[in-house]
Amino acid sequence: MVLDNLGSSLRGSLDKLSGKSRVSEDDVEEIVKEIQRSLLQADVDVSLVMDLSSSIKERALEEEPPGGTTARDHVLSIVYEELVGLVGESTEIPLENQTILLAGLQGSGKTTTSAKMAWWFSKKGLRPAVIQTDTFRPGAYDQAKEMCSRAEVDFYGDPDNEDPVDIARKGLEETADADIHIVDTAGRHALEDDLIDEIEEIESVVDPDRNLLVLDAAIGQGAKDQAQQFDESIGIDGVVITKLDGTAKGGGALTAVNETDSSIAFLGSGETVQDVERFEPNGFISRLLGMGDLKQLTERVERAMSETEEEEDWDPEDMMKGSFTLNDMRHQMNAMNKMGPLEQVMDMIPGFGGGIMDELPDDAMDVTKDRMRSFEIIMDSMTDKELENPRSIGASQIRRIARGSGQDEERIRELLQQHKMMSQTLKQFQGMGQGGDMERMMKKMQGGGGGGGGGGMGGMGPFG
Ligand SMILES: Nc1nc2c(ncn2[C@@H]2O[C@H](COP(=O)(O)OP(=O)(O)OP(=O)(O)O)[C@@H](O)[C@H]2O)c(=O)[nH]1
Repeated sequence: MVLDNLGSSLRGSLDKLSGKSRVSEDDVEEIVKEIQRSLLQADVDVSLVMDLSSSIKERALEEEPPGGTTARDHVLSIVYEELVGLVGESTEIPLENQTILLAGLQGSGKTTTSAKMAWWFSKKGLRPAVIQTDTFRPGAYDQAKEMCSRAEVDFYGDPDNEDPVDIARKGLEETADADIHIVDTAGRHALEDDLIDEIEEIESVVDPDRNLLVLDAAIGQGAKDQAQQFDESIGIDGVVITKLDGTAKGGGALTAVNETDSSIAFLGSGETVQDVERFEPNGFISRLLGMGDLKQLTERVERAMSETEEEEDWDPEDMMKGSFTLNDMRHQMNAMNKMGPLEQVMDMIPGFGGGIMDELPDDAMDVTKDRMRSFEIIMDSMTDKELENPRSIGASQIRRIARGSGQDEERIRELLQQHKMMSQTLKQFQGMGQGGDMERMMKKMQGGGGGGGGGGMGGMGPFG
């Protein structure tokens, strides 16, 4: 994740302000140094860093903290606002008919991004189609086709046609039924005239509503030249930053945004079609600073829940009304698995973001995943009656289940204990009205506070 270290190092210096009602110049100096160090390490352009530091310094010393605000929260909110300003607004992408052209160098992640974006649009209820015009890289056609089939979206490409412009033209005709057309183009190792010529020709045939530049997060300041040249040739409306899972950088992309006077549209953070999210400046910076991102989390939870409902014929509303069975717990675990890698999900939970994750031992997530896997194996060895009524499980049943599942008896008791905790937590939510109101549930988990909450989640998920 970009600026991964920023959250934890900043929290360290902000914590020193605890209990103070005013900040001194030295305090601000220290905080600004931390921010500068993190931003420069993440390849953010020096002049951007300097501008940001001076406004933080000025505001922290000159602005009066609103009544009742501690010095720590005051400075934190200034840093937050300034960082949100630094990353800028999200590129406007209306949910309506449109054509999007992807540009970028070889390996930046265009093909992967085209399928990811198509998947994202399809989850918004639109019908996207990917048109693959990359005739330069031999594997591009198969890769795009396979990813689109995994994303369950329309695809057009022609491995026997060597003319990308002709493919683009035919692709638009063949996929005329789609609402969204995403046109993937070829890359080159470096910016070359023939790449620019090709993309200009495609752009004139396709007449896109938006041109997005796809950039590898690790690119650094090389992004500047690329962004300039693509902008001069076709005009860049937004940037997609990919491979955020593999680097602590990403600052180069901010330079590109600055250079083209554009904004960030999407973020890619993995190799599967679901590893994509719309860029939301507030949520992004909240997550960075370890304050969670409720909006993304709510979206993911709702999507995973509705997929689980559909596939498993399960209605979470029943769970909110009646008793919480082991079957419900299993459905909930399946829904959690659908939410994506646990690390990413945890990052979005207020109080679990950045810093706390850094402090967990490296294998903490593996332990949690192993635990969830063993819970599933254990549940497979239970009878329907036991799954519906866990209270009927006594010592002799535990012995039988342990033998059947090849798991320790202790693990089974752990599972029952976890179920009991989740069931108690749920009872609290049942008093809050109808189920499905995720936002309210999340707020409750947040504990109503700004950043530190997080306490309630321990009971809700099989985190241990
Ligand atoms: N870890 C990770 N890998 C990614 C991400 N996006 C793309 N990749 C990988 O990066 C490599 C290059 O991605 P492609 O989508 O093929 O890149 P491209 O820009 O289409 O490349 P050309 O067609 O050659 O121009 C592939 O191995 C992808 O799996 C991401 O967000 N995270």
